[in-house]
Amino acid sequence: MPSIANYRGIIPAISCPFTPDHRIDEPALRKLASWLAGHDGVVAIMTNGHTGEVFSLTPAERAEVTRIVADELKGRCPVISSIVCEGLKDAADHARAAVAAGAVALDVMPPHHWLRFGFTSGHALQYFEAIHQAAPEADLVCHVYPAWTRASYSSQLLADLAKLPYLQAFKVGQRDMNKYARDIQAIREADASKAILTCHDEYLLASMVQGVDGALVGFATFIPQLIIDLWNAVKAGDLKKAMEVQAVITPLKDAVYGGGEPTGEAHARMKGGMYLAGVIDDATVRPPTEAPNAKEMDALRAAVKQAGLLQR
Ligand SMILES: N[C@@H](CC=O)C(=O)O
Repeated sequence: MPSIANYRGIIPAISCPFTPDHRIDEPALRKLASWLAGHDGVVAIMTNGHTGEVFSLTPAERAEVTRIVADELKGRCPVISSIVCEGLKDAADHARAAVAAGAVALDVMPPHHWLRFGFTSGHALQYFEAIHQAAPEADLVCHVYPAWTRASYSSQLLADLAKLPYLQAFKVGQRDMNKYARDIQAIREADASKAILTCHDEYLLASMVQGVDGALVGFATFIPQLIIDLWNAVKAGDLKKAMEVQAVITPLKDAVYGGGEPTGEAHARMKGGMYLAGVIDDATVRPPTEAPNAKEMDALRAAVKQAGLLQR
């Protein structure tokens, strides 16, 4: 029995508001979580993603972010926490801490050393199994990295992962459309009940029309309603409407992602956009990530304004 009944829809990877002196801003995080969960079409919230600046948070802070969001949303919206670790024991500790903090599912990012040294399918299967053994009550979500990284999963490995009873969803970000299509097919053939969620923040419409079940993206912490509208249009097969919504999203996407992929600075720009849209009151990011410069803020302001979202 999955720990989350419905993965099909939009799952924002929540941003982590900080105070001006770089502490987790609990009231702001609660407010953001509540606002996101209040959108019809948001089916869960994910903490500790890249958008949540997980790379700047200590293990205790990661659990604290999850505790705050889960406590705020209890009974309203399930919380998934990302796990980004190196070894099996480390991952098991993080998994236990995330579940104790209130996460009911865990998004498993590949360990950093795989990016440097590569990995075998056996390593990956052991890694997922160790996390499952540490937190058997939690569903696992497989976070699929870009095809150009050394942590890219083969279609065969994705099919093997899809057969794991405790793995319920895939957050897929191959950024290679041939591999994306092949991987989706491989997962569907292995177990059609598993949810497939695009995480191509910068290719939302293009990746949504490939037969997926929704989106698990950081971009949805900023513009949840636009992404829900886009998804609803895609689900309804209304390409005209979908293209209209994407036309509003595209300037925002360019201002946030700079015509490229998500990066730490892109997440900082997203906080700048959220500030302009009145979603958060303080756009502080943790060093060494750098805040947007004046030119980037001007571009964000223009993009937020054309979307009709400008509040400041
Ligand atoms: N969606 C990204 C991470 C984001 O900020 C991914 O592809 O992993």
